[in-house]
Amino acid sequence: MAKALITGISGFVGSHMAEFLLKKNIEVVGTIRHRSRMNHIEHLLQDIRLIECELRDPFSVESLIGEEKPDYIFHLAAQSFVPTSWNSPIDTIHNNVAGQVNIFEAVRRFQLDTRIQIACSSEEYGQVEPDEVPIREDNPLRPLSPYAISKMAQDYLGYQYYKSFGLHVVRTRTFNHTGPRRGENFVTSNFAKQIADIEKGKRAPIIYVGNLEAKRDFTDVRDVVRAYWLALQNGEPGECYNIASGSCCTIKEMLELLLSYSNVQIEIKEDPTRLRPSDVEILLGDYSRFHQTTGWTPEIPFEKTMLDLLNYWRSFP
Ligand SMILES: Nc1nc2c(ncn2[C@@H]2O[C@H](COP(=O)(O)OP(=O)(O)O[C@H]3O[C@H](CO)[C@@H](O)[C@H](O)[C@@H]3O)[C@@H](O)[C@H]2O)c(=O)[nH]1
Repeated sequence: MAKALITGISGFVGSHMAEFLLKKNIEVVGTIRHRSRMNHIEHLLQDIRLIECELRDPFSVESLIGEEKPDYIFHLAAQSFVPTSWNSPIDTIHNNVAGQVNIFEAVRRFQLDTRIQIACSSEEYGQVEPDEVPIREDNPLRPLSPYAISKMAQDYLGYQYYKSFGLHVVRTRTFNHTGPRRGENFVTSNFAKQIADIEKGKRAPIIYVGNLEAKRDFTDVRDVVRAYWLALQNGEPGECYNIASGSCCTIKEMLELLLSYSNVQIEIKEDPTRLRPSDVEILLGDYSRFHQTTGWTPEIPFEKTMLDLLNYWRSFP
């Protein structure tokens, strides 16, 4: 039985990745930190093994990798919320970069042929010119946040460890993704939760928003974890791949879709604290390289993803 290690297994993508791998009969081991919340993986606890590991600590990571010797690593643990990276840039950079270097160093030290997927991001493209969409992998990277810088560093470290040491690293540059269990800070979940709370009478019928003009390319998380699996089956080591839907909408259009699922009358109000020092205007991905290599295409329509997300928040008391 093949063994997969998922870093950040208790997170949004990690929990969906675990579900996907279990269905494929893969043994699943995951890292958590002592203060990780377990609500996303409670239903899986019989079937997975959890190991407490601080990824920033090279010694913990070395003993984890040395003991487990996984066939696959899905490296999903990260500080993934863009605004947090402005409040505390060094924490984001340290967390995201050091954690990954420690994994690479441990795999190298034990001379494992582990296949490693690393979660890079479309945020790396940053400032995109109108004639550059849909964005291909060879587009210049013009990062607009410390988070984007941390992901560029992860991305290029993946390239470098492949070139220098032959590590089997596949770099997935994932565009926005959402679905049930998405953290409530992120825009899709934040709006869906506000609407669900209004429906329950828990708050006044006003939805607070930030920049509604930004355009984003959303893929369902369940399509994304299937892409990560295929990346390690058929992806070229050292290569980077866009994971995207190939279409985008404004945040306003996404909000209108959510509101169309609700019967309550809701006022929209801008909350200035939700605006960012610089916001990426448009992310629209060309995923043809990944499609040609793996045959992957997204399957779940955006309308279903957003309805599932709203129903997820409606399911809480
Ligand atoms: N979070 C949030 N964003 C808002 C809001 N109102 C408008 N927005 C806008 O909605 C867009 C999406 O914001 P997020 O959901 O926070 O995601 P992101 O910054 O695009 O980053 C996500 O996608 C990246 C891939 O492109 C991921 O790498 C990253 O981890 C994250 O999932 C941004 O343009 C943001 O300004 C709000 O109330 N809250």
